[in-house]
Amino acid sequence: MHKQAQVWVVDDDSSIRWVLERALKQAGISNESFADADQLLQRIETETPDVIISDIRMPGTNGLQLLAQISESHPQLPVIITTAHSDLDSAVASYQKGAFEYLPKPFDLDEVVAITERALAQARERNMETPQLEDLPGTEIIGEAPAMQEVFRAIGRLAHSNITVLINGESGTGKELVAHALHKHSPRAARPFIALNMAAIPRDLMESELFGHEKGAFTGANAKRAGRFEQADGGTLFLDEIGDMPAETQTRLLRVLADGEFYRVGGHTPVKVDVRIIAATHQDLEELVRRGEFREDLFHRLNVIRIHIPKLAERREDIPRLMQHFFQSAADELGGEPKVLLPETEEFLVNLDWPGNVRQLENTCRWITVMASGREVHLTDLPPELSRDVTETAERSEADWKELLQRWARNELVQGKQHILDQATPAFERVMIEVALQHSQGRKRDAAELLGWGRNTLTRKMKELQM
Ligand SMILES: Nc1ncnc2c1ncn2[C@@H]1O[C@H](COP(=O)(O)OP(=O)(O)OP(=O)(O)O)[C@@H](O)[C@H]1O
Repeated sequence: MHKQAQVWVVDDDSSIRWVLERALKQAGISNESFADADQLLQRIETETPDVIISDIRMPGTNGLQLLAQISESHPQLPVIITTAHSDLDSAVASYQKGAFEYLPKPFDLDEVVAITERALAQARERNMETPQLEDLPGTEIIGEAPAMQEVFRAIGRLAHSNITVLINGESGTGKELVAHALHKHSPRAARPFIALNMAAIPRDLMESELFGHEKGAFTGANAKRAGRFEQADGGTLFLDEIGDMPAETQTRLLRVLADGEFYRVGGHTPVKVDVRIIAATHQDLEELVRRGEFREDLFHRLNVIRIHIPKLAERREDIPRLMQHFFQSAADELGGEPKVLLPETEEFLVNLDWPGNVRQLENTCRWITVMASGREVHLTDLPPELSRDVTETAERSEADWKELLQRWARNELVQGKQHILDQATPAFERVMIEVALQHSQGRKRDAAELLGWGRNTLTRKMKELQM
């Protein structure tokens, strides 16, 4: 008789175990949960589940170690890895160690159930490949935002392949970083990664840059020179701003991709190479194809797998960590302690538009490291082109709060209330005092000064307001 499928959940967080148990049960999937991996490892000596869902960080054996052991002892058993501390390394490591799927928390329960069902289906078919066990050097790409987690998952999934990838994203979003990570996590990692920006090379030098040239091929070609394709042999060639590639180079590139060989400029013997292409662009290539500016056949060759990198304004939650990271590297490079942002400075920076994306943020952190005098960064320490926005934001927020206050007051009066200042004034003073105290880090004398009161007035007011 066919026994009912069993899912085992491991998580040290009892509330997560609880929601998972309920969600799986509601979906008709019988399950059992464990508070740590060691209990599970003990049980699995005598019994085998159909699927395991495991957290990464747990006391005792962690999720990745568990995954490694299970892959050895039960190579057919799908393991779904979940984690709240999601970074590229854990995503890639999970797939490398053979995880069935990697899910950053907070997860969508419907998604967990759907993935579990897929894993169960696959477990039934028992046709999983034996996972490979290997460790990888870390790549620091910061990204807790959901959209970046998608990017990490894509890198993890592609880790074993040599497939052509097209990366889309505005300038400065980290396309080259992602391309490099794809290379570092590929079977070509030990071979060269060569990056070339189409927008930065003069048109008439592009062919020789890509394919090299023979001695005497053109004026100034005094010696034979290998092009980027030859340099990248066995490895990866990253073609940035592919949308800027001139038509004739597109034609040549297409031929190289089809034949795996090319001629150096002025050369007559074909050169054979084995190169993985990763292309990137900030442009809409489909639109370029429609306008006849990009070859459709080349587009299809490049557009096998597409990774979209969101602009920085779409992942503001990552800004504080990115800035910390850039302050740290600026300090390592330039000496001294890394700068620290005051809360209001951080809030201001998190809410800017960042049209230059991560690169602009990085440059801003370097500028601040060099120019700000103290360790703590005040709003007034920001580069002038950013602080212009400070004044605008201040004006806007003043208009905002006055309008809200008006709305509140009208509403109170409409409801027939009287003496409305008795409620408004203390609320107003309380807000002002709280902000001033936060700003002065709790020092009352400084807070009084910021408010324009004497120290005794502040003490009296705080007593009256029972603060
Ligand atoms: N998520 C990230 N974590 C850490 N550093 C990042 C991240 N994204 C980008 N950077 C850094 O920001 C800078 C710009 O990134 P990168 O050069 O990869 O962008 P790009 O999209 O290729 O830009 P362009 O299209 O203008 O060449 C680099 O110094 C890179 O290291």
